[in-house]
Amino acid sequence: MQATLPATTAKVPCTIVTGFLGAGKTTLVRRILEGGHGRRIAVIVNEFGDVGFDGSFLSGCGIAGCPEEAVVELPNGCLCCTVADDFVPALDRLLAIEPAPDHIVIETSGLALPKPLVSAFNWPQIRSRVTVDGVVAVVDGPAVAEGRFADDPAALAAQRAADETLDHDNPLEEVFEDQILCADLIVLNKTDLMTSAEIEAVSAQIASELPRAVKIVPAANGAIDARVLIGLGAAAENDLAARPSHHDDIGEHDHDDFESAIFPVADVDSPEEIARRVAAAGAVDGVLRIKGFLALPDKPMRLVVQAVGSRVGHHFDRAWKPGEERAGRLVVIGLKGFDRDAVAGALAG
Ligand SMILES: Nc1nc2c(ncn2[C@@H]2O[C@H](COP(=O)(O)OP(=O)(O)OP(=O)(O)O)[C@@H](O)[C@H]2O)c(=O)[nH]1
Repeated sequence: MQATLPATTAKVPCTIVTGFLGAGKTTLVRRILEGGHGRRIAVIVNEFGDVGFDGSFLSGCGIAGCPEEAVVELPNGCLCCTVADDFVPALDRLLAIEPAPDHIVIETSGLALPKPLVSAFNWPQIRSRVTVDGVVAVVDGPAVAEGRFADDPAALAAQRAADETLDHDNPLEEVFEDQILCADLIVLNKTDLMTSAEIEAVSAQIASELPRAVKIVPAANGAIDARVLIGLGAAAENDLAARPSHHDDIGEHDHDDFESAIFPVADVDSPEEIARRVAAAGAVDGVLRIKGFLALPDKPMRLVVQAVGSRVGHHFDRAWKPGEERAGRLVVIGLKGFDRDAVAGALAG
């Protein structure tokens, strides 16, 4: 028989799932919803861009025990910047569900800095009712193995010291580092695409950057027993000093380094054809992430398309609902100023 988690405390515990664009956060949240832990879970999804992709992918997911109202989507914003307007009302809605959720999972945008959100748990309207059970950072293992977001910090420091006139700050790298520095548990995801030597090397590299002992758990498709992820009991909001951030001195932050745009896509003949076009769009300079839903002529099913860089995945997820607009739309997230014409051209074939 499966052991269930211990009974809840008075404050509802919240797990913050952070991780760079496309690392596998939504996949991991779906795993948590699939259960095996004996808890009623509610979810808040925050997205960069407003296509509503992740919320749509989670709500009505067909998982038993996951009612549609238990997933609240907060598109087009940063949770910690919109605490009063968005986050508090979202918590109100979820905490009012009968029976009340035992646990709330918050999936942050892949460009979000987690620490300001953890700090928001000290707001009086929030602090009395919820606590941060733990910050789980999902890492795209193959991306890090390719050296995309984790330069050697010692080498970087030496470089900066050697030439102060150079601006070595790479916002992408800072976002990635802020996410792992805030974590109570790190999921090294997509290990199915890595050799065991790469898994070992990336784990060692991340461990060397962490300010404190944090477990790094390898996973493929977020397949980790939910009882490992929830119930960490970190009360992270009381522990902010242990979570250094590149943005500690600034007090506030913005998202000017990134932007998103929605591209309508006409019906395509085959998933293979759209995968080819999306891969070309993903290869455009500065493009980080592409995702959305597409329609195929004569097909009742909706095609989910996802790309992380130029690695593209697609599958049919469900039938288009009666009355639902059968329109293909892809959200593209990239560095500010990415070439929208080049992306539109690639998507048009
Ligand atoms: N091969 C492989 N693919 C994965 C794994 N985990 C997720 N993916 C795929 O990677 C893509 C991104 O996964 P998501 O779960 O949407 O990632 P995310 O972090 O929620 O993405 P954003 O919300 O855009 O930041 C999808 O196509 C997933 O199917 C994994 O462990 N292995």
